[in-house]
Amino acid sequence: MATETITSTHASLNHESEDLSFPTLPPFPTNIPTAPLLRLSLSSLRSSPEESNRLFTASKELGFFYLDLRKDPLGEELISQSSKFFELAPRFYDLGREELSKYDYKNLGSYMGYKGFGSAVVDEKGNLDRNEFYNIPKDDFLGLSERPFAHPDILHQNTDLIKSYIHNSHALVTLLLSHLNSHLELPEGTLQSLHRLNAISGDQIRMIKSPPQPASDQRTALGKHTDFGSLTILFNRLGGLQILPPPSLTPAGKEPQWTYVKPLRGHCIINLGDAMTKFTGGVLRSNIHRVVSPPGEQAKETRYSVVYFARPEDEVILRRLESSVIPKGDNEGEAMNSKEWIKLQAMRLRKDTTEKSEEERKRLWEESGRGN
Ligand SMILES: O=C(O)CCC(=O)C(=O)O
Ligand SMILES: [Fe+2]
Repeated sequence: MATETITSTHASLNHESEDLSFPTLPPFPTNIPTAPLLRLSLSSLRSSPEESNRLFTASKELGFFYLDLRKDPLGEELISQSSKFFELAPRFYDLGREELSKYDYKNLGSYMGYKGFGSAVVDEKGNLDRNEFYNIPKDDFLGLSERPFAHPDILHQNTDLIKSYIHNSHALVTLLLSHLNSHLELPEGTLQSLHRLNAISGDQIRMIKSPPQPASDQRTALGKHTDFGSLTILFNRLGGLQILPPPSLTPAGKEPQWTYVKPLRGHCIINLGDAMTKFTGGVLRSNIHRVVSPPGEQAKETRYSVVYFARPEDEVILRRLESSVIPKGDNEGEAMNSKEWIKLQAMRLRKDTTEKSEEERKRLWEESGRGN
C-alpha cells in the first residue's frame, strides 16, 4: 500500500509490551525509526492457517520477518544453540586475523572459510568493509564433502554443536518451505525436494564480527546486498542491520530510506534470497539490506551475528517453477544451476582488494552490480 508508512518507533512496534531487549547490552535507541517486519510465531505457524497466511504476505511484500522461537521445542533449541555460537564467536576470533587467513579459500575459488576484515568494497566510493566472517560449510560437517576444507581446531572441538545446529536450522527451513510451497500451489513437497539435508549444497553457518568503529569515522560494515540462496536464519543482538524497503511500502512521493531492523530477544530474523525470487518469477521477494555501525550507545560494542544460509542443492537449475500462482515468463535463457549462481554471486563480492588503488576499488564496486 503506497500510502502506508514503513517506519515505526519502538513504542508502536507491533504494540510491543514485553521487554525483548538483551540484558547485557546497551539498549537499542527508542527514538529512531525501525522497519515494521511482521512478527510471526513458530509455535502458531504449526497450527494456525492465519499465521501461515501472514508468512506468505511477509515473504511477498518485504521478504523479511521476525520469527518468535519461544515456546516451541525446535525454536527453543535454536535459541539456546545460537547463544552458544555467540559465546564461541569471541573465542574463535581470538585466533587472530593472521591465523584465520590460512582458512581463506578465495584463491581456490571458494567462498567457504574465512573472509578477512576490510577485504571487500562496500560502496561506490571504493571504501572497504569493516567486518570479518567465517563460513562453516554444512557438507564438511555432515561428512558429505568429497574434499572437505581444513577448519580451525576450535570448530572441530564444537562438531556436535555445529552438526546439531545445521540439523535444526535445516528443519526450520524445511517447515518454512512447506508453508510457502502450499501458498504457491506447487505440487506437494516441491520446494523441500530442492533442499534435501543430505544433498550437496552451499548451505553454511556464518559467524560475523564487526568491531566498534570510531565515532568520527563510521562506515558501512557490510555492503548492501541481497542474499543469494533460499532462506536465511539470522540472529543478531545489536542493531546495525538495515533494509531498504520497496517502493510499495514507502509513503507516496518519498524515496525509500535505509531503516534499522531492531533485534528482538527470543526471535530470529528470516529473509528470503534470490533463489526464491527466481523460483517464483518474482512473487517472493529477496530484499536489499546492509550492516552499518550499531545505533546510539550500541556503537561502542563489538557486533556478532550468527547466520544460517540455506541454498538450493548444487544441481538445481534456478528457473521459475510452474504453478497457477507463478506467472509464466521466459527467463530460462539465463538459467544456471545453484552451484554456479551462488559461486558467481559470492565471489563477485570477494575480489582481491589488497594493494588496489581507489580507482580500482571503485571499479570493483561497479562490477559487483550493486551500484544501482
Ligand atoms: O549481520 C547481520 O545482521 C546481517 C548479515 C547479512 O546480511 C549477511 O551476512 O548476509
Ligand atoms: Fe545478508
